[in-house]
Amino acid sequence: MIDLIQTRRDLHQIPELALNETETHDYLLQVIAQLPQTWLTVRTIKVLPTAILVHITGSQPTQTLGYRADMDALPVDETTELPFSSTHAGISHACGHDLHMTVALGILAHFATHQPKDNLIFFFQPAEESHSGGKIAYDADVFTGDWHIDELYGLHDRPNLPAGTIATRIGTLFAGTSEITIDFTGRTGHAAFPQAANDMVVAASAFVTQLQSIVARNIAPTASAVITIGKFEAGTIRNVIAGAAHLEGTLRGFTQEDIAYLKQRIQELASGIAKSYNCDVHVTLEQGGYYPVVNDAAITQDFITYMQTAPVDFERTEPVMTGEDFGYLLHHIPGTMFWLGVGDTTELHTSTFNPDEHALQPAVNAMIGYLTHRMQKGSRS
Ligand SMILES: CC(=O)N[C@@H](CCC[C@H](N)C(=O)O)C(=O)O
Repeated sequence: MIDLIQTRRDLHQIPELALNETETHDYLLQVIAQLPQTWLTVRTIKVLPTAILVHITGSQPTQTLGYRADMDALPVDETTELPFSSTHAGISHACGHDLHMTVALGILAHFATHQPKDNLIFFFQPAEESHSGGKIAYDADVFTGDWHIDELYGLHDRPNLPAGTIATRIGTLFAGTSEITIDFTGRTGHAAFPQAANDMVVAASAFVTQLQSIVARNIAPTASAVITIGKFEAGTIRNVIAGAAHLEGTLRGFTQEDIAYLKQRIQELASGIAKSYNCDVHVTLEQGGYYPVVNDAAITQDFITYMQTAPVDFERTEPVMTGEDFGYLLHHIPGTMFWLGVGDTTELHTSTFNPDEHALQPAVNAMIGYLTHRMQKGSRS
């Protein structure tokens, strides 16, 4: 058994950005090394050096169940003032992946001491917030041969859902996303002589404002989409007109068709802005992006039925516009993603995000119970 709260706090103190999760990787390996190794095989992979895979060999295996936990943090400067706050300046676990890893370790620790009937694979996955670590691993054929997974599970923590409550739905849970970057090039000049310059603060601001009309006027009101520009950089000083602007954002929709249409309209608006403001506008659209998270109908129905009778609080939920590269994995491997309530705190991705640790033990217990039930039930039923 591991001390869930201490483990979560240790991980919370060492947040690292996507693909740089080296300290986290070493910490996880050290915790895993302290578990009984009888049925365990630990594997690292070249394509994703900070990832860790753990295989637990079942006693009478007829299938392999997978559990994934993401490892990366965000460039958000934590302001919780918790005694175990981030020790890495400007980076924090503002999305709660420290909890995700801790729950995975809790489940892993149980099955390392109680041999499961079927095989289990734990995937500690780097790069969920960007760079799609799940896709990198899947496309590199990591889940083949002995590492093939028949069904896959994973959670995301959710503020404003009571701590320890589990929530999910059949079908689409999270949106598909795509990152966008837009660079504007005009002409710098003196603040007093705008006629001799070409101000990219004005052009980029007009573009950001017009972007919102895409969601309002090009996507059906009965569907949903989001375009958010989270980063807007321009200029150097108050009295110099900015000759360039750089925007970074993300777009979201529930279907690949809506996402493709958002991309097309963004390109069209950018061409319009380039003409009206007589500047150069370069749009970079992420190819592929994150797939919507779509929960398998049969597996998720069984998950819901189990959770409704298990000693855990369960709620059905509606889809939301968060993204998750678990969507790519679920596109290839059937399974279920679910929310874990972490109580009354500020939203995900905020500097004051402070999830309730009372969520940890119920999540571990629920998943140990569910995976055991799934093994008794047999494959694909
Ligand atoms: C759960 C969560 O917050 N996930 C992130 C995933 C980011 C997806 C991608 N890099 C993008 O921003 O388009 C989210 O922001 O929803």
